[in-house]
Amino acid sequence: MTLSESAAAPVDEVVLEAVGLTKHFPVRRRLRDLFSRTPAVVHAVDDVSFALRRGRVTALVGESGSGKSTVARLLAQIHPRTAGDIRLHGTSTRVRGGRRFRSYVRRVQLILQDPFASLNPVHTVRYHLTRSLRIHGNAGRGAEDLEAALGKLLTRVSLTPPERYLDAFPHELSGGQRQRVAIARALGADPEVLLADEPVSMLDVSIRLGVLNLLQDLTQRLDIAILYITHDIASARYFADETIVMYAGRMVEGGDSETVTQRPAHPYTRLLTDSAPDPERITGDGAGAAAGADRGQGEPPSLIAPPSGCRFHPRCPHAMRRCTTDLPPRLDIGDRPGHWAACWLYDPDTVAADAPGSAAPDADPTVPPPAPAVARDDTATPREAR
Ligand SMILES: Nc1ncnc2c1ncn2[C@@H]1O[C@H](COP(=O)(O)OP(=O)(O)OP(=O)(O)O)[C@@H](O)[C@H]1O
Repeated sequence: MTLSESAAAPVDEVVLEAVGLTKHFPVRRRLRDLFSRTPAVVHAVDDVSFALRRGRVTALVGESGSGKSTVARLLAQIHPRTAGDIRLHGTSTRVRGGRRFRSYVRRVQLILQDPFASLNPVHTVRYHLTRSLRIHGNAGRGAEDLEAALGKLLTRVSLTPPERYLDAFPHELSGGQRQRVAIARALGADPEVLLADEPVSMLDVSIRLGVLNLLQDLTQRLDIAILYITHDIASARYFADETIVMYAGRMVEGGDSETVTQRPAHPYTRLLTDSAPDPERITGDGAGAAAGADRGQGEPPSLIAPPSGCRFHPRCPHAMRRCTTDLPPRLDIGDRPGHWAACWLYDPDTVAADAPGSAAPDADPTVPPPAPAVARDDTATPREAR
């Protein structure tokens, strides 16, 4: 059993990378579609790229249906990808079961939202953890090694003394304790990456913080890279080093968590932050005039026929003609290193050619556009971030 508190590997080293990751799910055809040349697909994830680093938490934030769980399942190699690449320590990986899949899973573990569903109710904590340790070759040589490894796992997730929990069944534990067992089971593989898909959303608000603190502690002590998937952008600020925002299958904004959550640049991120009030937030648009009305409303689009151009344009109060036709690239915002948004508002030429809001669904000339980030730092010029 290793669970090593690694000292040798450099912090910030990229462990796992998504490169142009794309997933289209086929849609069952209806009779009238049979003669169509292009089969219908759900554009669940399109061109998603980011890196998970040792000892760091990256949050993937977005509304329900934005593609977050699909990204996690692609990275866990549960779904085959349609296009793009997954690189583990720089090496392209595609595994479909068998020994190579087991070896991948040993390094990249997925934690699901519902710990009750992921733990078999007829088996004890001891069974679940022993199985994980054995499958991943971390159970040691004999009964004593195994007992020590079990104790270490439970201590690692603060379920102490271990003997109190080892022979308990899942229904005898609270939701938070069950999620800790699920995390301990993932740690039984001694992984380098944890993909945590909404790990606290099914838990009582009062115990969420404890589980998030535990995950944060693991990144620091074990140098694990964590992908934290959530629809709660406020928790990303607290918990993640970096935050990436997804809308309708595409990444729309990214940067360090403090900046993305406190100075959101993309109108969609602003919509998200408005629905998760945070008294400390600096709005970045002067007096915060027309907050709410100026953020965009409506429903996410169909992913079978997603909107052309920027997928957010049908909801965006600042949409310009170009937003309806051209996909915006990642543009540097210029307020903090690494802060970008895929939004034409940050391209001075586009804004000069067409007034923000001119192609908005219910264009309201009284609603001011968001202050472009360049106004916060005159020395910076937006430029393509990739
Ligand atoms: N196996 C599948 N077959 C067809 N479509 C799918 C499949 N899995 C996901 N989708 C679709 O892909 C899109 C993205 O779903 P996904 O679950 O990744 O979003 P999400 O952001 O994780 O949402 P939630 O927070 O509700 O889980 C949705 O439109 C969903 O209906």
